[in-house]
Amino acid sequence: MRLIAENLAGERGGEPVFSDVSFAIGEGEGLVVTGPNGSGKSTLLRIVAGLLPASGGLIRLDGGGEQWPDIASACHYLGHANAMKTALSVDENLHFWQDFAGEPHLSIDEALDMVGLPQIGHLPYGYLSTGQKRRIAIARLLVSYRPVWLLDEPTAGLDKASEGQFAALMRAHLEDGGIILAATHLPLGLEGAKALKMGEHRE
Ligand SMILES: Nc1ncnc2c1ncn2[C@@H]1O[C@H](COP(=O)(O)OP(=O)(O)OP(=O)(O)O)[C@@H](O)[C@H]1O
Repeated sequence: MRLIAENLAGERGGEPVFSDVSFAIGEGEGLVVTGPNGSGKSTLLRIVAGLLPASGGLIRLDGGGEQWPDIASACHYLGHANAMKTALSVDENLHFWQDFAGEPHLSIDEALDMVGLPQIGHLPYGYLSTGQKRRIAIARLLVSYRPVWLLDEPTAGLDKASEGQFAALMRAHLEDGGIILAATHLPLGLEGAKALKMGEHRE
């Protein structure tokens, strides 16, 4: 399976943000996207996830077969927002996402263990700290199996220990044959990942 971009271009509000972005990411590979504020990292990830149309070029998943016919069905998208309901418990939120995404992988309890937050499943999500909320959003990646992880500043708000824990989860996903496309301002601990530098801030 390969995630392939060919001369991809993106725009926001009718203004071009980036153009001529090409890459190919195979199983077990990561691509780390860096660049200044406004250079289009989030726009790129949203286009790859299918949340925004590309203004030029192509993005596709090759070799996903019947199980993963397109990027939308094959990906987990972790954006800046955590996509959780504050009034629902942590368990309820993760059950919702597991039902929604299908392909159950880890149990809710196992996923909470993996992000270092056992025994908080009963709490309303809204009670959690910023870093704990991010860790629950990361647990969402584990409760359903999706081979492609699209991660937008995944470690924002995490402490050092949680950063290390998440780096280990990403490495395990790659060792499992997964694909990771991540935008970041912080080192992610993905040694050996390919790099893509987005351009300068648009005027
Ligand atoms: N909804 C929108 N309408 C118009 N312009 C937008 C919209 N969203 C983003 N932009 C513009 O698109 C450009 C790219 O934004 P984007 O969020 O992709 O950058 P980024 O590289 O992810 O930045 P950061 O490092 O700050 O997260 C910016 O100039 C931004 O102002």
